[in-house]
Amino acid sequence: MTARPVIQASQLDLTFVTADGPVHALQDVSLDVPPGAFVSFIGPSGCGKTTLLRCIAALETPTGGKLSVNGMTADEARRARAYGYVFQAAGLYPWRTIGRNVALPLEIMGYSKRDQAERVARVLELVELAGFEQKYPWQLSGGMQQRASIARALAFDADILLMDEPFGALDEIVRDRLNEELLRLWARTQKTICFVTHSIPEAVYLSTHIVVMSPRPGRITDVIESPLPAERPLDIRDTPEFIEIAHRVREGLRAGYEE
Ligand SMILES: Nc1ncnc2c1ncn2[C@@H]1O[C@H](COP(=O)(O)OP(=O)(O)OP(=O)(O)O)[C@@H](O)[C@H]1O
Repeated sequence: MTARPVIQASQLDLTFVTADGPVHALQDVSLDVPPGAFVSFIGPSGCGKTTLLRCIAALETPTGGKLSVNGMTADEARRARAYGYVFQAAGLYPWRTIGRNVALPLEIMGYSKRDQAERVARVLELVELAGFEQKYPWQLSGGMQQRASIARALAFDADILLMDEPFGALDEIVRDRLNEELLRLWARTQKTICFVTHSIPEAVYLSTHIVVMSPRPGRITDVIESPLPAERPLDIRDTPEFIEIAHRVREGLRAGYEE
């Protein structure tokens, strides 16, 4: 028996109403995300990746179709704190220490000081930032700031992590290291991760499932289940299996353009 999908989208459609007329951002998007999957969304700029993630997070409301998150509506899931969200920019408050930034959602949710301290210590350890609790964001590198923002999304221990191009602004070496760390974190926590990226190697390296999207209106052109093993050293990127999946992603992206 296959486990019940954590996220289930069926024929989602979303049209934004703007002053310049309607913008058809998503069309007929159907997808099942199984528990514990690492799903990447890849596609050209403006194809609706962020919009789809924002629908899952109940930050946008689809104009058609059905969406369930943890068996609830997206809105119920948001209120039940079913997910943590990591944005493109780290978005840390400069006047708060790293520890206080990570504690912020816990503070808002009314956790006791003791619970806050325990959780902050645990998630900072998970993202390899133990010892940086008292530092301010400006004292950390860009990669470390992004790790702190991942820690903040992990603070209340949601089963789902939604990540919108979290490493897009980082240089390649730092990005490689964070990719490795994210895989380790995913293996340790067994969370379900939805990850938006522009990078084919990043999508192939990280994912159990790669969702290829077409230009506007955003549709799913291919869902590739990765045959790569869970244990992935960075040099797996040089193997024929990896190159073959990357090739299929590229073909899917190209097909989307040519339709
Ligand atoms: N609030 C909004 N109002 C009107 N149009 C919007 C809104 N949000 C997004 N769009 C439009 O919807 C389309 C999809 O945008 P979205 O940000 O989801 O794309 P994306 O694939 O994430 O792009 P990128 O890779 O550049 O971040 C774009 O044409 C965008 O201009």
